[in-house]
Formats: sequence, structure tokens, C-alpha cells
Amino acid sequence: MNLLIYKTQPELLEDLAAYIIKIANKAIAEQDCFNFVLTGGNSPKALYEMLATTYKDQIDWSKVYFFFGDERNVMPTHESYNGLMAKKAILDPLNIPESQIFYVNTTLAPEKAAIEYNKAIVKHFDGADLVFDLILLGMGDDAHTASLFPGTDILNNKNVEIDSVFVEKLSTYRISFTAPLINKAKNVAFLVFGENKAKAVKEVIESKKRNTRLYPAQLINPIDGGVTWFLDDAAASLLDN
Ligand SMILES: O=C1O[C@H](COP(=O)(O)O)[C@@H](O)[C@H](O)[C@H]1O
Repeated sequence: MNLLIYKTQPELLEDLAAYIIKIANKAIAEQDCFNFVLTGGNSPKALYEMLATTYKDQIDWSKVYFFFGDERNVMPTHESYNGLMAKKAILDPLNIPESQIFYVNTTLAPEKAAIEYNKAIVKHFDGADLVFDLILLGMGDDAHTASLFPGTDILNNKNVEIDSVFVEKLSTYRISFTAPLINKAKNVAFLVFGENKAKAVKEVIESKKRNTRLYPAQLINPIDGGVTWFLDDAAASLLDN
């Protein structure tokens, strides 16, 4: 595990953008495409905007395929739809064609949306192992990541797949990568800002006893890949040093 802590969010975002560019260019050089899984929520918006403006010439975007690590069970036009934030912040500004974007079809029932998303990904990988080049993740103050929420059934799912999950505390369904699918990735990066997440960060990173039902982000441990945490000072404030 690589732990990177930054005084300011702009410094963090610049380094994270450089990290993404490096991985993207390596993947494109080696296999002529970059399979990039986006995270949702609020934290990544500024990153996506930077990639689409300041750094837009540093990646051959025609070779990038975009996926979503989780999606909220709302219509694609809803402001909470993770795909909509990404569409506005990075996908439309870079004119990424629909053929390179894998949105979750939330016009379907969540179970069906997960099945269809899984099929689309399997088809994209064309018989190869489902190994993404980079999965970006956020983390909530309850230590959920993607839509792996504390105490939910999806935490028991050992399959490398997309699943739907009912999140009781939000009274809603989500569609999410399972932990085993995330853990097949070549690179996983957590992007976590803010003091409200400091306790969860401490539990996930430093806790001596694992409790993945309470702190689902502890499930993330890529088998052959690397995991890097990009934290601001506030999110890292409770870590021992
Ligand atoms: O609900 C979600 O929350 C997490 C964390 O979001 P943030 O706004 O606190 O950064 C996010 O990673 C996930 O994709 C999203 O659906």
C-alpha cells in the first residue's frame, strides 16, 4: 500500500492526475487501450475537470474506455447519477464517443441493470480476464467504497462481477463492482478528502483487527496490483505517524 498525504487539495489533484496519466500511457503503449473505472460522489469532480482541461493533451482519449465502479439507482438524468457528473465534468468536454463509455442502465430494475452491466463488461474484455488498468475509488465517512456499504449483502459476494445491493440506511438500491472484481485490478487509487472521513481512514488503514462488515474499504486489497491512497491532511489527521 502506498499512502500519499497532501496539504492542499490542488496539490493532491495534480499528483493524482500525473499518476493517472502515467498509468494510462503505459496501458496504451502495452495494449493499445486504457480501461479506466471512475468513482462517483463529489470528491472526483475537480479531478475530472482538470483531466479534461489542463491535462487533456497528455492522454490519447480515443483509446480510453470509461466504466463506473458503482451507480445510484436513479434515472440517468437525475443529479445523483454518478454517470451524469462524469458526463458533465470529463466525458462531454473531451467529446468521448458513447462507444467508449459504459454507463449503468438504471432505467432497468437494479438486478437486471447489474446483469446487463456485467454482460457489457465481459463482452468488452472479449474472453480475457476482467482486469481493469485503474479503478478510482472514493470512501464515505462510514468506510463504504464503491457501493459496498457496511452490513450489506454484497460484502459476502465472492464473485468477480457487478451486483445490485439494497442499502437499508439509504432505503435504496445501488449497483456496484464487488470487492473481488475491484481486487483484480492492476491499480486501485482511493481519493479521500475531509476531516469527516478521518476516523474511517484510520480504521481502514491502521486498525489491527479487520472488520470488513463495519469497514468495507478494508476489503480492497488487489491480488496482483497496487493500491494508493491519496489523502488530504484533514482525512489523514488521525493516522499515527
Ligand atoms: O455514494 C458514493 O459515495 C462514495 C464517496 O463519495 P464522496 O462524495 O464522499 O467522495 C463514492 O466513492 C461512490 O462512488 C458514490 O456512489
